[in-house]
Amino acid sequence: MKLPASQVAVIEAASADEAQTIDQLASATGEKPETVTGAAFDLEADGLVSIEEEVKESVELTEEGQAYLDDGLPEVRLYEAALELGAADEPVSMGQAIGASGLDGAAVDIALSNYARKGYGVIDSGEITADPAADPAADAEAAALAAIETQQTDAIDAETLDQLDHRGLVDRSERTVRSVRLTDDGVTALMEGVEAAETVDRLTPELLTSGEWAEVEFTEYNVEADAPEYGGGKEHILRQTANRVKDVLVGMGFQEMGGPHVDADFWINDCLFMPQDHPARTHWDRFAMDNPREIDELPADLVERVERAHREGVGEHGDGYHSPWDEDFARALALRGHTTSLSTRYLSGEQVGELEPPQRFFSVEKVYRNDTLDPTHLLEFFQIEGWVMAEDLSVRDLMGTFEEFYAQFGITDIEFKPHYNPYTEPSFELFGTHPETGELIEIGNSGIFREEMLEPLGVECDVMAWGLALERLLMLIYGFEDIRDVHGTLCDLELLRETEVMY
Ligand SMILES: N[C@@H](Cc1ccccc1)C(=O)O
Repeated sequence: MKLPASQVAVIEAASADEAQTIDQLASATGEKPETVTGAAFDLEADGLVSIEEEVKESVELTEEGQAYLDDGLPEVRLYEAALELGAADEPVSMGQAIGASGLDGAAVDIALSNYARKGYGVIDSGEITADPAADPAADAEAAALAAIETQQTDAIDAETLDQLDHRGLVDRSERTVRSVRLTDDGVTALMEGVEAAETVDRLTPELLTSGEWAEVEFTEYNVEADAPEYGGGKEHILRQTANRVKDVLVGMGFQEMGGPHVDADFWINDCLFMPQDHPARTHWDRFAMDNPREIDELPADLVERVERAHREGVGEHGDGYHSPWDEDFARALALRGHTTSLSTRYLSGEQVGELEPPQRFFSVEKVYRNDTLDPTHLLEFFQIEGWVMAEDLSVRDLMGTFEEFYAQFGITDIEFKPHYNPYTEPSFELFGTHPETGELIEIGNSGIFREEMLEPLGVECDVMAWGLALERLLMLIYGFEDIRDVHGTLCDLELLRETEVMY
């Protein structure tokens, strides 16, 4: 029987008595594991070998797990230090015990949260005891770390392994181990004799130039063979979603706005009838620029109208803030905290000239806020800004626009909550239900721009507007629970590689 060379190598190395793993066959034949797998599948298709599959779990120490294996688990180090200080007889100060243990930073919290759980002693009002009966040498987690290093994982009980996993000390993964055994037909074929057929598994420039390609026999592709995984580059899920949002809005008749990431407070806040003493305008919330500190150019007549609206209000019964208004303050440059700065630039005529209703504009751009990092907040995020300028707009138009927009992403249960913005009346926050946790999460803010904002900008009809968070939309579409998994230095590459794009 004639077979391709790799199949001959595998059939000759395989045995009828004892199944051999792909790795064993690879070292016996000197072929690559993926070549052996391919050959084995082909032989199986011809009935010459049988393949058994077994899913094996492999466990490896993480960096933290390795560190604890080398230096001892933090709770054990704390126990030993406490014991040394006499905490077996009477409670000692926790500060002292921690100092003596040499633990610092996060390791202290880790020691404390595992100490009592594992029966090393009691921690109460700043004091610690050490149970003399506790035995660190019998610590199941410590023993398991050592066993994992030497790959003797069979003896570790499931609960201990789960605990180590929960503590982030081990990485567990599953892989399919295939074993190959000769069938009766395989044995017969071997006895009758197999020899290597000349087959070619890749087309080379030499084969092409010599013309030999026309004569040779090519090996068949085996699409079921295991192959190494290559994590090729792909467009980030957040960028994909941003582009989808742009397509949807363009489809709804909107035009895209663009403008500076660093802008004058005038465009970011003053034009929005945001009083200069508003808490969002303090240095706590904004990222101010040092160099340059101020914008050079502001349209003088607009500055005057905006200042007047702040001081005196607008219209017959209007009333201003009666708070200080200072042009220097309005000139200060900062990273924009919302893209509503683009809306003020466009509505004022500054960016593309005077606009006649009806108009629809949007942007999907980054904004920057000095928030505390948590699962739903980053220092920067993408805002889906938008506005519609027309005669006689109502809240129905606003809500209808959102329903239409979110429905394009399969989200049909958005909820509205009355809200307050200095620049809109009425105002609404938008909420959506997280598909995994069932929690209502805030997804945006919106409203109808007030007279005090529109009049100085020279807009005489109605404008409804909004700022929606792209990352929150992503959470609703894909069920992400922590935006730090999606972007930033802590992002989960595996998740990003494996998330299927939904349309
Ligand atoms: N600027 C608001 C969003 C918004 C824009 C326009 C009108 C109303 C609200 C925010 O960042 O939350």
